[in-house]
Amino acid sequence: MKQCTIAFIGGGNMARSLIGGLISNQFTAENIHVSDANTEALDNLASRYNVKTFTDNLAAIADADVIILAVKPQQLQSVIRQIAPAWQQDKLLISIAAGIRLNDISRWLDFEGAAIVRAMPNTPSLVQAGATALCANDYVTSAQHELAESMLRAVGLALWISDEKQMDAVTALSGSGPAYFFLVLEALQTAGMELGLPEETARLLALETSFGAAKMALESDESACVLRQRVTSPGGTTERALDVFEQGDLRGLFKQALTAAAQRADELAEQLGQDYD
Ligand SMILES: NC(=O)C1=CN([C@@H]2O[C@H](COP(=O)(O)OP(=O)(O)OC[C@H]3O[C@@H](n4cnc5c(N)ncnc54)[C@H](OP(=O)(O)O)[C@@H]3O)[C@@H](O)[C@H]2O)C=CC1
Ligand SMILES: O=C(O)[C@@H]1CCC=N1
Repeated sequence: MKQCTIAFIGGGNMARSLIGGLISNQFTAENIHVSDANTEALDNLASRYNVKTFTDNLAAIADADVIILAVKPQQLQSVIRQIAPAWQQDKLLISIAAGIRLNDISRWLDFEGAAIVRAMPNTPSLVQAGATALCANDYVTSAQHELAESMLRAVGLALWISDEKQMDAVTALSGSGPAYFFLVLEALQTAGMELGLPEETARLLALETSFGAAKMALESDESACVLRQRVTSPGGTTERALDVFEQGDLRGLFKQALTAAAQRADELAEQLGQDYD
């Protein structure tokens, strides 16, 4: 990846995952600036990753090529308005905030021709197993497209979407998605323990099973449906368990959950910004 200077505004959970993943993938720490209101978060990042830290957002972005906005959606407008007077044509702005749309970001930045990308990464970026979707406004050059993609590809899968409206679905699926799998892990471990397994045994079996299933699905030409059927012997144990999931409408629950997450992203955009033009 071309070494540019990246400034993160907001050094919380998601920024930490991206920074950790970039540094593990040979990105130079001194080319990473992080600015945050919380000095404890900054000290942790500096001692762990040796990145340059700032409490002044304008100082953090001064000589940065790419600025990644990693503050909560509710803080996005004030941060953008704060950095707007220092904006320069050759900088690339990447927002990872849930919901908030390119048009609103552009309006708040108020800089003719500003190159802006919306990205929705997820926390497994920390271990280079992230999944990110990106969309760009019309001012993003092909070099900036490549730069944004290569940065996010350094921490996992990076996919472009052409219709920004799909970003809320992406947020519901892969942005929030790691939490769903962590919930499943917790539930598997607890159920295993309730069936008599020691805690550590249940934890390890749940973890390796999840990892194995994902790795197998990734490496296989077969669909998840076919792979599931291969585990399910007629009249066997899996069939009984899957019947319980189907009776409890697990698929319907996932649909409701993702719909609720996507609606929340849309709500955030409505509350904090404006509608699509
Ligand atoms: N967490 C995740 O899995 C994902 C999150 N996102 C998006 O990433 C963004 C950040 O989320 P997350 O990392 O979880 O949130 P965090 O709250 O963990 O991180 C945000 C950080 O920004 C700091 N901050 C607040 N105001 C300012 C400011 N004016 N200038 C600089 N820093 C400031 C906060 O400090 P303080 O705590 O003191 O307010 C906090 O440390 C959100 O918009 C979210 O939608 C996207 C994909 C996945
Ligand atoms: O929960 C949230 O709002 C953020 C966005 C996607 C994951 N975390």
